[in-house]
Amino acid sequence: MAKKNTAMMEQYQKIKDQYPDAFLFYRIGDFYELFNEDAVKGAQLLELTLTARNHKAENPIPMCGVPHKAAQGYIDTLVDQGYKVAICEQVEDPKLAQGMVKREVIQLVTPGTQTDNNSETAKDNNYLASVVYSATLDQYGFSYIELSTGELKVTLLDSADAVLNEVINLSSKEIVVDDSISTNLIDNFKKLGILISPQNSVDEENGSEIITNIDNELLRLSLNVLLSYVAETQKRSLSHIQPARQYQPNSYLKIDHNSQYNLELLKNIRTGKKSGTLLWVVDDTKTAMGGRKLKQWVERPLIKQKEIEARQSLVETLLDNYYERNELREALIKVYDLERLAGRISFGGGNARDLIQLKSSLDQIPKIKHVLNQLDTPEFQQIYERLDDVHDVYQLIDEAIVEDAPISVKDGGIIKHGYNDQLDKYRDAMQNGKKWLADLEAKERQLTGISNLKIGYNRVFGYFIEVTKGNIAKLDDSRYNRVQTLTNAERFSTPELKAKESLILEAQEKSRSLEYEIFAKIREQIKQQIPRVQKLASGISSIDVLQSFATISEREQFVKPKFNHDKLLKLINARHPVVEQVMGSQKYVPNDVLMDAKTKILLITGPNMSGKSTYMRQLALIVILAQMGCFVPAESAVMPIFDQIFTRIGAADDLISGKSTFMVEMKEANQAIQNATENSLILFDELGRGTSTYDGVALAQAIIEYIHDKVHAKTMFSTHYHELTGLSDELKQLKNVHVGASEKDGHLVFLHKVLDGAADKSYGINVAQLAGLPTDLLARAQSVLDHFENNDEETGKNANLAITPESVSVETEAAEEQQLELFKVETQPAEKSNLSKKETKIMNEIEKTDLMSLNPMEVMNLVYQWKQKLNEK
Ligand SMILES: Nc1ncnc2c1ncn2[C@@H]1O[C@H](COP(=O)(O)OP(=O)(O)OP(=O)(O)O)[C@@H](O)[C@H]1O
Repeated sequence: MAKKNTAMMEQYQKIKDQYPDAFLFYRIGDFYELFNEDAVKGAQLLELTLTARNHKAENPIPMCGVPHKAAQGYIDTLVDQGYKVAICEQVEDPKLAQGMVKREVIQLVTPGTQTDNNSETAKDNNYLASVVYSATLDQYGFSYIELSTGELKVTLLDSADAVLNEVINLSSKEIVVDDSISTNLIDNFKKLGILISPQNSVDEENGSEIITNIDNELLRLSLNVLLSYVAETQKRSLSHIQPARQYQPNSYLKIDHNSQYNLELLKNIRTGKKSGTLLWVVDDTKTAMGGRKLKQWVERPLIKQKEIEARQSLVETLLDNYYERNELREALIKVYDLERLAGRISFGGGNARDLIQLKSSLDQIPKIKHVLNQLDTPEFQQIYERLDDVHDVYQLIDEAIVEDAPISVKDGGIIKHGYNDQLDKYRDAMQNGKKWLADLEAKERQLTGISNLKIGYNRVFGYFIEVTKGNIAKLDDSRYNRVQTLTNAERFSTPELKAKESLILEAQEKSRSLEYEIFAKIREQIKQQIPRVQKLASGISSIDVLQSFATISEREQFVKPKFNHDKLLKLINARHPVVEQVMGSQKYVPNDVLMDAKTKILLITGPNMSGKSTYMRQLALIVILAQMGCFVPAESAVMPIFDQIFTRIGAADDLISGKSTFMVEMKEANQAIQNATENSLILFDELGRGTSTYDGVALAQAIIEYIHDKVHAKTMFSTHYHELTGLSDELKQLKNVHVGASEKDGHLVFLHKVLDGAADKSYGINVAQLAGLPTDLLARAQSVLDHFENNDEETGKNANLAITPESVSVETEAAEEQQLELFKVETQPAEKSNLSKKETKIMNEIEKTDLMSLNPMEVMNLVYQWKQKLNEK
């Protein structure tokens, strides 16, 4: 026994040495076993019991195992946590093996190559990326593959930052690199939690036929590295991989990863989930592949007007044709994940149920085509004509495969009666044999007079006649050969039964293997047609996304935006699609965005919490929606097409470097002003607040001037620095707007309405009051504020920011009065001041009046009333 163990452990070690960075799942009988360090760590991660092999020996070998039937869940758990799993199978029949059973790793499952996804992740893509660098060209060749769908893309990138952006945008969990990649870039990947898989040997044969259309050497190298890794890890047919397609990151609206993160396009910052994101708002797709395509469209909005308008026009037709759209949606619900089915069938792992799913999906295509044909526009006619329903594959499956096929492909019960003559003959033989057995049972009962005599079957003894112990005496011994003795019964065979048995078993065996043969042939035939299925899948997923846009646009009352080349941005009553959803459309206050060709910068002031960031984010989301081809949440929308969006919104730290907020702010500001063009959109939310007031104001002003004079991008800049509002005198392309708020009975009321001009004050202390800070603390803040403001008036703006307790104490009493009035704690009599009661009252009224919300006539009336009051005796 010990010897066998040693031989086995030797074999184990040999294999393990080839996969040092993976958990080796080593197949023994019905289990996958893990040994040594794999076992110790695996037991912990998978919550398995750690045992030991040879536990009596001096150095027992740690071991744990999982049943092979339940292995998938365990493999997924490890891979989801960023580990690799090498699956090592017995590759010969143990019964026939001489010596150790031969074992080989048949697949290396890694985070980027995992394809058995459960339904929760069906709408996610899993991209395995690869990058190589050419020092001569100072360029990167970057490619990625989605193994379950066969999508393969490649591009050239100019900087390490651009590579990081792509990897983050794709949410890749794993990247294949060769030794041209610097440790710096590798470290950055690691910080993002991405698994690095080095691949330094390249076999150009791998997938050479799918990269024939790519002639750039760096691109080919990147693809070769990627495909060599895929070939080495997957060790199975990859015939479904689609020919590589070169893409240009700059043929899309560029949204860098921080902006994508901050704008919550795909993931909610707080929860990391889809809920509360732009994707969440526009996703009413009915198929998993539609869901994945939608995600790609959100990540990559278009920049060519023609392409955007082509999508818009399809959405409009679908929106206008309610019944057809509904029919389409009903058909789409019944379409399974064609892309992943195609992947499974190509991998050679597809079973009969996959084929049935493929068939019932294909069954929907004529219905979908019928609807498209009814949508009588040239665009839909074109789609209708181009959509190949792959009917031959449908027919083949329909003729051959039974509807309720089992999961196993080797146990028969898959092929329909009438499909293959030979198979039908075997099946008849089996059927006859079974009838013969039933007859035999009846005959034997009669002959022996034993009414509970029965004929049974087991794997070891084959068919047998079973008689309970009490009835044994009734048997004529000479006819029966005893084969097995049980506690209560004896089992016998007869030469006649043996002869029939071999006929039945032979027919059964032949039937099974013939069924498998036929099935494999059909699968192979379908495999040849996979590119057509993939093309169909792509068409269907686009239709699904477009119907989702139409459905959402109708439900949420979105309108079709119009594009112009005159840099005119005019959104009337626009809404933030996510905030509106969350708070309910009745409560949301719509706002206009008005920037003509000459307005480059909107300087937004207003109290905290009034809605400045919401207003800015709203614009970014509307731009993205519009350029995806979707309609937008507004009453009307006229807009230019933007080439890039830059944002500095929210307090999110840098995903990679963990730099301080201010550093990140400045880096992002720099990114924007260096790379933005006059066609870009820049959103800066309170830029400069991360440093001292003077520095902050100075930098903010300089950045605004720089954008105004040199960059010319459309820019929204929100700020609490009221000093900046004076810039509109100098900078002709800058316009002040503010988010309105007013005080009512000493309380702050947010209007959430964006109005022309600068805000009159900050209301910071009022917001603090709303947040529930203690009253005496608020009183103190008010007195400090008053001191600042008085100082400003006496000695010029912000002259003395250094405050000492002494310097404020002089003012405290008078200031307290003012604040107490503000917060409605009326304990101090107003007579203490030099003003009369009447005058104080009028003063308070003046203070509370929100000039911005009144028209000139109303102001006149008020002044008239005050004068009247003053003159009253
Ligand atoms: N147009 C709107 N209609 C209704 N509610 C809104 C609107 N805009 C914003 N809000 C509400 O006001 C809250 C604060 O908005 P937001 O964060 O945009 O304010 P802010 O002015 O940027 O604040 P701060 O200056 O403190 O960053 C939002 O969470 C939302 O609930």
